[in-house]
Amino acid sequence: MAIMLTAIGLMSGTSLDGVDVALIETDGKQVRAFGPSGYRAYTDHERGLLRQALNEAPNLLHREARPGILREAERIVTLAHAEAVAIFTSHNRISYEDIDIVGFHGQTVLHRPAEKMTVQIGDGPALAKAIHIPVMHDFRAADVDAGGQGAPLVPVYHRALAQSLEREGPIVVVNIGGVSNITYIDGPNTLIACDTGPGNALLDDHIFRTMGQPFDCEGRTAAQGAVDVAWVMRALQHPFFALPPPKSLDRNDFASLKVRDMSPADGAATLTALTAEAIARIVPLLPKEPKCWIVAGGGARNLTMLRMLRERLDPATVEAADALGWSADAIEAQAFGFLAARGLKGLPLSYPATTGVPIPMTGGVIARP
Ligand SMILES: Nc1ncnc2c1ncn2[C@@H]1O[C@H](COP(=O)(O)OP(=O)(O)OP(=O)(O)O)[C@@H](O)[C@H]1O
Ligand SMILES: CC(=O)N[C@H]1[C@@H]2OC[C@@H](O2)[C@@H](O)[C@@H]1O[C@H](C)C(=O)O
Repeated sequence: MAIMLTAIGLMSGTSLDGVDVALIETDGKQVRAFGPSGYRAYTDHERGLLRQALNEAPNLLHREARPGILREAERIVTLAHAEAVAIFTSHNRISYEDIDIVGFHGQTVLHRPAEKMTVQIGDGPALAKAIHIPVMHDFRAADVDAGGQGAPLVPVYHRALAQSLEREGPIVVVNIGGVSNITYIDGPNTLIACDTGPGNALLDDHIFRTMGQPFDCEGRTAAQGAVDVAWVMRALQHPFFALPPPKSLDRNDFASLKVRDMSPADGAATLTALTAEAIARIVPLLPKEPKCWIVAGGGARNLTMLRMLRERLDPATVEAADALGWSADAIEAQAFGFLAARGLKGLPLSYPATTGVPIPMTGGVIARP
């Protein structure tokens, strides 16, 4: 019997909303138990700092450099994660001695795999010292160094979850966060993955600009609007959408797509349709047509998004992850706990068909308190 580890995963995603925390028990291959999950929102001040860091990161010449605002942003990210762990462990009465490893993704501020640049801010050694637990961090660097995309990394976790699912394959798990990514699973030996295009980031920005709200709650605004089909078709002419997997994106790769002259509702409907259509466009690039789709990430709460996906993926089934007993919100944090356990055991985090890395690749850097 492989040694079980108790792992906490920490994820700060492209939406810049906050830190997701989750506990799992795993041997790095299977999940024995799901523990509690939690969330520590960024304050407006912290989020403002992160936005500035995202704007400055494209000027970085070295991935370790932290000039200007990036140093302060990294400090704030590390503190927010330390606080997230402290609140989570005290709220759930968990002692730090009971945790074997923490998987700390950090905050991506730049992702340009072709230039071997992927930068997640967050200080692993400082976090390990603050929480008195070993921390695995810098998960994407080894993959990118070896010529991979460095993302997505959650596919090995999706595969572990799918093992116990009674669904006819091929199965696709689609994560709709700021950016969308898919994992295609067909039996034990086929795992393919990639980013598909925008998730909620463009929609969030549009809703914030036109309505002053952080996101389109349950897709209610989009439900009242009309899709500008010609706009969606034009946007989909971007060469990224025709590329086969593996492929990955930076949060701001599609930031130039604007729906400025549309009403709030029409803009929301159009951007929601773009995300759904971009996800559906991956189907002809996969070996077989998927039979079953599982939707995770915050986008799984957007009912207009789910409807638009169902319309485009029919006759395949489309289910929200929560409906299967998975946690749409905690899945990425769980995944980084799982990846930390795999990293500790030297198991691969990525494969040629998930990130384009030449050979299966382990990763993560360990920092001890
Ligand atoms: N109730 C809701 N209704 C509609 N959309 C929602 C709801 N709750 C969250 N979302 C959407 O989900 C987003 C957050 O998703 P998630 O936490 O999966 O993103 P992330 O992890 O930051 O991103 P990524 O996976 O790209 O790193 C929000 O910005 C919002 O657009
Ligand atoms: C570079 C980076 O941080 N990419 C994120 C982002 O958010 C979603 C998508 O783009 C995915 O590729 C990845 O995150 C998930 C957790 C992953 O690596 O699987």
